[in-house]
Amino acid sequence: MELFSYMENYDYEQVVVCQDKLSGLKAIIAIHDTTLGPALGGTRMWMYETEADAFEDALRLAKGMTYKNAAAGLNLGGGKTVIIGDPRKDKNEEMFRAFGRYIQGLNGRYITAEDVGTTVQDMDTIYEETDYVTGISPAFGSSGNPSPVTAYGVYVGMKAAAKEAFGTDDLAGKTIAVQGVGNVAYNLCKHLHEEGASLIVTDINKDSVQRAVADFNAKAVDVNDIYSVDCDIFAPCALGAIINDHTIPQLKAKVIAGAANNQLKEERHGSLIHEMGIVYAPDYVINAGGVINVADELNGYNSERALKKVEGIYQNIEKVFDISKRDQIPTFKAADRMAEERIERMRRSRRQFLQNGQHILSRR
Ligand SMILES: NC(=O)c1ccc[n+]([C@@H]2O[C@H](COP(=O)([O-])OP(=O)(O)OC[C@H]3O[C@@H](n4cnc5c(N)ncnc54)[C@H](O)[C@@H]3O)[C@@H](O)[C@H]2O)c1
Ligand SMILES: CC(C)C[C@H](N)C(=O)O
Repeated sequence: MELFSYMENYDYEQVVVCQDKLSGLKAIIAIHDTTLGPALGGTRMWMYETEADAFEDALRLAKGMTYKNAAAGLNLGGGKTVIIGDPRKDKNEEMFRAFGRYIQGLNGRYITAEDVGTTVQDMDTIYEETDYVTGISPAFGSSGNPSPVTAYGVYVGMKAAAKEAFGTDDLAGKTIAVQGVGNVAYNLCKHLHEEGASLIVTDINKDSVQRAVADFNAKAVDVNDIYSVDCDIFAPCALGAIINDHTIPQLKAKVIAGAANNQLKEERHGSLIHEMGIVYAPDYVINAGGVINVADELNGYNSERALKKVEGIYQNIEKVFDISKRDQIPTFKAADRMAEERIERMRRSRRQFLQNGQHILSRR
């Protein structure tokens, strides 16, 4: 990867590469855009095959956070970290403390939280070194694990997408295929089961599948079969790039609405599903519940206030569908337009000089 040309193409502000031999930390902090405020985005720990894969993931996810935070109406920019390693084997306390010191060194330009492979406990360890971390234990006055709130937001957004496709947002009797039943999707399945939906699930982790089968009477299928099952709604809740040339011809769902980040492998796949008449709830709009929840910590966390904001995902998804129809564009483009327009409006509204921090004449 030609790092500088990639950064220039997609207008990235900063990439910080962190190495700590003692703990084995190898982390990439990508800060995409801080027009709206400090970059807030989670830390992913994953076994990347190559360093280039890790850079690409960090950069793509950071840009996604810029759009997610902007579309959610948050006064936050976008960033993300990836730590290279196996979250089951390679974690240690020193690693997350070293990482916390790197975050502290950015002096508030980047604030972290959980993502795939990291936990509330990891955030608590980071908190030993820096205040610029959210999603730490509620005992510290924090919001804790964001996953159940992300799940609630996906549930609410899925209802808005169902209304668009089926004329009703009632999910009772609908068949929903869920890919990956981890932290977010388990909680999503709970809401869907309680509303009376039938669930088809898959996961590479057999225990997770068994739990969904036992708790929600879900039907289990092989990981490769989830795309082609007969269902009304497909909910991708594992990793990204799963809407692609190989999977699209298999889909029977009328709606795609799930938690995973970066669901479209390429933009053209978003256009393709739009042409096929599939209602796609753009990933970063529907899965913003977690970041809305952790962002509320910046005002002194209030769970009621945060959940109310998360419920706004229903209207936000409706807004995306309205822009899509108004401008005759696929929904993923409509979401980008909504986010970009807000960033641009805010950039312009900051033209006037405002004294921040040290007075300009203070050195006299
Ligand atoms: N946790 C959050 O609050 C949050 C917020 C926004 C977006 N997301 C996104 O939602 C997705 C899920 O997040 P999570 O926190 O639940 O992660 P998780 O690791 O708890 O769950 C992911 C699940 O997917 C499974 N999986 C991985 N590859 C698979 C495959 N090929 N087929 C089937 N299953 C597979 C894993 O075994 C795991 O159970 C991720 O893309 C994450 O970035 C999470
Ligand atoms: C800030 C976090 C809760 C980030 C979350 N992992 C997301 O992708 O939105």
